[in-house]
Amino acid sequence: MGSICAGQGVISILDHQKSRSSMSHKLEMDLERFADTPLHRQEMGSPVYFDTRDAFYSEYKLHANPIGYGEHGEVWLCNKKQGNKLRAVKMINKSSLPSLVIEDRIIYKEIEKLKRIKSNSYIKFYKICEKRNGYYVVMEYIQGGDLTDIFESRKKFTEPEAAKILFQIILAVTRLHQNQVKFNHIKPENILFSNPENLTVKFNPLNMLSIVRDPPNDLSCFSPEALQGKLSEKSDVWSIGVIMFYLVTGILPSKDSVFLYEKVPSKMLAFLSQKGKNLMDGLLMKDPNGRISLKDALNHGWILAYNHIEDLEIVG
Ligand SMILES: Nc1ncnc2c1ncn2[C@@H]1O[C@H](COP(=O)(O)OP(=O)(O)OP(=O)(O)O)[C@@H](O)[C@H]1O
Repeated sequence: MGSICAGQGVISILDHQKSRSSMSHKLEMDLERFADTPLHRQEMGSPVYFDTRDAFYSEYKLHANPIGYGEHGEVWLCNKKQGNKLRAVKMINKSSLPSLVIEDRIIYKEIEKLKRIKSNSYIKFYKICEKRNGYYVVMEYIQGGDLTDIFESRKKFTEPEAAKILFQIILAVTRLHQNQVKFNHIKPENILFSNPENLTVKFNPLNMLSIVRDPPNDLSCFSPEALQGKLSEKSDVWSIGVIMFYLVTGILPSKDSVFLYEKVPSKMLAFLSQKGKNLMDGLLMKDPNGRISLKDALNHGWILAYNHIEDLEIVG
């Protein structure tokens, strides 16, 4: 097994890849490229590096049952043996991914790209282990559940609560866009509560970018133009609009088709303040060209009414 020392990490190259010489050459080129990136330095106290399945099991102990299920695999709890720290691990089935994603090792590149973004709004990644038919992505465990879990114990959020959550979401997605990353699959399951009491949320950005099926099986937050293959940053704005709708009404649109906001009876939103309705109309404008920008959404009166500029420190 070959290894390249890079920064503080040691990169292991899987045996099975040795047999595929062109792949192996490409892999080495990729690893050389990564050697100069922050991926192999300790950032925010969380080293990330590539490893094997065996390394995963020697370093972590899996709990008995999965805690979550997705289209691409299951999420399990595990303990890092050293220090007994609780972590979550997403076990991604390679068979659920397009073959190009695997051949081009896109998951490594995308996580590396995310690591460059300085923000506490995203779940930290600790390690990616690869086996013949899957990846183990070890990440920070977020205890408070996702947005759908929260709705098991409440009907909806008040406007101040919703504005606080939405503000964090808009800010986090703005940071992604500033780093040339489109979130692309914003959905309630990817919004996790790190502190449900003060409504602090974090994103699981694993579900974004090209590792996910396009279009996804779940269309509830998918924009009309994205469904036609015209994906842009404004598609994320639409998804944020659906999340706003969900927060204030407690109703999540069907997964089977894109949300027909124009068909929502006005009496369903009669309780919403004028400013709230105005922002929702802007986020859920069907024509992406007319849709509000994230910058204007951040500065919208409804958001500003319930958030303080100091909050930028908390969520950033
Ligand atoms: N880091 C984490 N900490 C705590 N819970 C998590 C974490 N990551 C995911 N979960 C839980 O596991 C569930 C499934 O997560 P997963 O990432 O598989 O969702 P998904 O978006 O449906 O995935 P997929 O892209 O495979 O369809 C989430 O809804 C969440 O409740």
